[in-house]
Amino acid sequence: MSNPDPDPPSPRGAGDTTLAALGAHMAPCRNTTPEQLAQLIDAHLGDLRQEQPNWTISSSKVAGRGVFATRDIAAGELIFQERALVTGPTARKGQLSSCICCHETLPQKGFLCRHRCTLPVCESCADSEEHQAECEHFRRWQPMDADAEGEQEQVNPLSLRILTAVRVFHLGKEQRHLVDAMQANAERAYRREIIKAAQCFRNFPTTDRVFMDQLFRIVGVLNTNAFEAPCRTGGHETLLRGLFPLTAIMNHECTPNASHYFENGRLAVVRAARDIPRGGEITTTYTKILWGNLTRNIFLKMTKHFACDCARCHDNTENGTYLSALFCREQGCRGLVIPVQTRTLQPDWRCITCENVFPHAKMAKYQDFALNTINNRINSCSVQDMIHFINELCPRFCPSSNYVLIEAKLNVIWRMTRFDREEYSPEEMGHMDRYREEVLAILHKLGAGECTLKKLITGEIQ
Ligand SMILES: C[S@@+](CC[C@H](N)C(=O)[O-])C[C@H]1O[C@@H](n2cnc3c(N)ncnc32)[C@H](O)[C@@H]1O
Repeated sequence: MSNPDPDPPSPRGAGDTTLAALGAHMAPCRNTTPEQLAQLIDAHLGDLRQEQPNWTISSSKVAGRGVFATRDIAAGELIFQERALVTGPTARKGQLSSCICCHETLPQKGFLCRHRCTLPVCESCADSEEHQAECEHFRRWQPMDADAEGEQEQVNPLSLRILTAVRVFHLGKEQRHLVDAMQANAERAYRREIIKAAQCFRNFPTTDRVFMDQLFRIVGVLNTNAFEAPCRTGGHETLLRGLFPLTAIMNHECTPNASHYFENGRLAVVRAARDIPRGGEITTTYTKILWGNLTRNIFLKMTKHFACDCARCHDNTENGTYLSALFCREQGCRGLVIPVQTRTLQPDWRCITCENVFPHAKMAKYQDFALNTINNRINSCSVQDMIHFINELCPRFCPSSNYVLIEAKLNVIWRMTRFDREEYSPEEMGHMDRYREEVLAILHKLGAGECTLKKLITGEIQ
């Protein structure tokens, strides 16, 4: 393999960490069997490996490989815990102001690495071993923004996004094999992501085919498998992009039988949400559990490239929750309108009261209106104003069962219990309790069991 770095500075860490040498670790094991994958996962789990795991990895009828129960598992039981194989910044708007190593909030000025790699890193992490190898790679690629100073200094989300992939190049041999054994959806958008990142550097090794192929695959693995894991540091919360291979092997179900959550962005905890019989596939959800059928399916199609075929996706009432329902547009009728066909992204909609049918384009406009109106309020209103808006104004244009309104109620619960620690009146507390009961009733109807959302809103997990 050709060396993308003709004159690399000698690495400060252990061993040869040039990308060429690191690339040699990338074993061609893309058709890994479930057994080989299980062995790699076993090594990755380290001290978190259980003596007699209640799970195993096998071929799945749903898709590729999946995780299965080796014995009956009771609701609430721990299935496994795993540490992240690699983490990095999500590089999303609103997530750019924390250190890429310790995740502490950075100062307003002078937050880019003093070694001029252009990554946002705090004073103490700039010289850490953790940051060293990536710092050298970024500098070798010669970031365009390296000379910016003072007011000009800003985080570049495009180059920041590629950092997690760069960190994969620095993993050990077995860990690299594990990454290579994971599914990578080949999406054109991922190539665009790499091209945009490459344009942030003067010397990105774009002519090195082997390196570029590996990078494309790693970016595919990350986009197919990585989670956004919340991490709390010094009173603020950052979302990390984390690769948790075993958690990622679980296939998706819209109301899954397992729940996962993260502890400080680095540890995934997976528990049974419902009883799982021996031999049953253990599933998780890739979407928000309270999104309506259509929203979940658009999201899955766009981000994970598949159409879900689970029982919930075949039921246009969604177990009687009517999460997608909108108001009927027929004069004098205030009935609920729901999609007629399931598993299509452009269904007709029918009123369950007057039975009038509406084209998708028309109903999609009303859904977008509700979404935008409610989201604008969420982003700009106090908790008190939000409660007034939900109780008095929303019922005029949005059925109380619609997922957007449910999300607004969740937002109020969130802010009142986690973020805005001010005093609330008994009346406001009463509204929040009512919203919480409503959400719990929907989760119950969906058969969500001991899901993460239930645990979060009842304070069982923080
Ligand atoms: C994180 S991977 C899951 C593990 C994967 N089955 C494997 O063998 O590595 C996510 C990919 O699995 C597939 N997948 C997961 N759940 C699915 C489902 N319910 N229906 C169809 N495909 C699914 C899709 O291709 C999706 O992009």
